[in-house]
Amino acid sequence: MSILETKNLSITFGGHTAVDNVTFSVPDKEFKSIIGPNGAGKTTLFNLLSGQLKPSSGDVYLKGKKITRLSPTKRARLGIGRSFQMTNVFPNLTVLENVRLAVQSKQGIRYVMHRNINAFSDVLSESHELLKLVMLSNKADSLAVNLAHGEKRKLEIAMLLALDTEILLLDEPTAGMSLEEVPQILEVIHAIKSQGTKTIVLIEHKMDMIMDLSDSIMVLFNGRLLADDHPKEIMKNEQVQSAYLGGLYDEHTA
Ligand SMILES: Nc1ncnc2c1ncn2[C@@H]1O[C@H](COP(=O)(O)OP(=O)(O)OP(=O)(O)O)[C@@H](O)[C@H]1O
Repeated sequence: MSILETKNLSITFGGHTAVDNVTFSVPDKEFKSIIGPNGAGKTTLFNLLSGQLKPSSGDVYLKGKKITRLSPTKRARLGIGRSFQMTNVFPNLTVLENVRLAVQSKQGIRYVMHRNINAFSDVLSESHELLKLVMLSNKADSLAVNLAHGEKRKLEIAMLLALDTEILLLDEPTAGMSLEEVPQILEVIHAIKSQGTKTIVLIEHKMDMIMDLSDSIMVLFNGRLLADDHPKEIMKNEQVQSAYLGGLYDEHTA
């Protein structure tokens, strides 16, 4: 069964079609990656899935139900979680406090009627578990503002996981990281995948990085869906090769 789907999804900004008639579906619990050169429309497509943008035409479906016009908050409640950017993180609170707020916000949404005296310690232990999962326990008491770049991305992932949504949209989780930081984040993503409880859609520039992780890879080019297939097929795809190897791929951001 597909959990997330789009049909003929398009958005135009002042004459430029950033996402052009994209139809795809993500089966439940699948790991799908989206690749494509700069400006291909990857982030715009994410914004359409999460509700930050509304399409010019076409629709988005969650478990077969049309959600095209729903707000990001409503979509999060229904199960679509988008990776936090540092703009959503309180810089002068500690790492642990930030994660705790995210855990509490989920509980506020879902369990407001079931408060009990153990709620606080539950929240705290869940927050510690999440920090352990993203390998950030040693920074629990650091202010978020003082984290290194890679550590900030781990905090964002912990906060996304705290919301416990069925679908995780991860926008270039390794962007701007040092070579030493990338394997750690990959390990975190592997760990989340191997729990087998989430559907994951991930945007990535570095094709080699996501070959092993992905059940399928979608290639966007000039807003259009160029291919959507198993990683091995994508590697063999001539159109993809020429898009990537024909000088159109912006190496310096890879
Ligand atoms: N709000 C906006 N207003 C006008 N143009 C926009 C807007 N958002 C995106 N675009 C344009 O849409 C196109 C797709 O941008 P988008 O950021 O989705 O690409 P991307 O594949 O995520 O690129 P990158 O890998 O560089 O992040 C670009 O040409 C961009 O300039």
